[in-house]
Amino acid sequence: MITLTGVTKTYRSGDIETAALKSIDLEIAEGEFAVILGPSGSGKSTLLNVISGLDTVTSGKISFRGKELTGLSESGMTRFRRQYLGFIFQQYNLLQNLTVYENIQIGSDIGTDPLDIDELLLKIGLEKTRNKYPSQLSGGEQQRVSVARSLAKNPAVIFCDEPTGSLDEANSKNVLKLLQELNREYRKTIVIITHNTGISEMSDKVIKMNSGKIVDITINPTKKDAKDIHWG
Ligand SMILES: Nc1ncnc2c1ncn2[C@@H]1O[C@H](COP(=O)(O)OP(=O)(O)OP(=O)(O)O)[C@@H](O)[C@H]1O
Repeated sequence: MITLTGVTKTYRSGDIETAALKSIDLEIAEGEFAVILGPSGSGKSTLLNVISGLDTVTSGKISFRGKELTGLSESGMTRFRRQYLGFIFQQYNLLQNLTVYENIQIGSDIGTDPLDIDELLLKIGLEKTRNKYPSQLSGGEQQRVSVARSLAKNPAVIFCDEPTGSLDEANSKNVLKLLQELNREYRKTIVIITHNTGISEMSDKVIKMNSGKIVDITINPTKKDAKDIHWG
């Protein structure tokens, strides 16, 4: 579904060059649950940024469902992102003066084939909070709302950058369970960037990065349910 061939990214500021990605080859399959692990500075966020067109590559090619993305104009890339990609970050980024329902509605408004918001509220188990404001919810609940918001426009792929970074184990597992259900029931492709090795146990593919390179890719023969993963 997503194919990277010889992708490099070098940041330049003045005389200083940082090779953040060094000739990356990678395939993410349709419907796959993939996790990208690696120490701080290994290039995980840069990889996510170039795949999603938030940043450009220095060289190499990225294609999505056979169509080359590298080379698209900025507006072409924005259209691609809007149509196919959802994002979840460590910060929930909810709008504080909008209700839960309205926050999710922002996501569905930008989609061409959005999902039903009431159905999504049921799915995330927060139907009773539809008229509450983010400050009236726990961190875990807010993150589930941000998952629903990113899903509302019905994207093919959901990218998550440390989605459980601000949460305790119980709340993290609730968010991960939700992502697992979206993967299983809606066939969404999920790519999670994390430091948390426990998340590998529920993934199809575990991609390890170090110093701008992919150093290991493991395919899991069996996957655990989110609630059963080891929490270090
Ligand atoms: N905008 C930028 N300008 C210059 N260098 C950058 C920029 N963004 C990232 N880098 C450098 O590129 C390398 C990879 O950074 P990146 O943020 O992708 O790592 P990461 O694995 O996501 O780290 P973390 O887990 O801490 O978020 C690092 O050496 C970083 O300092």
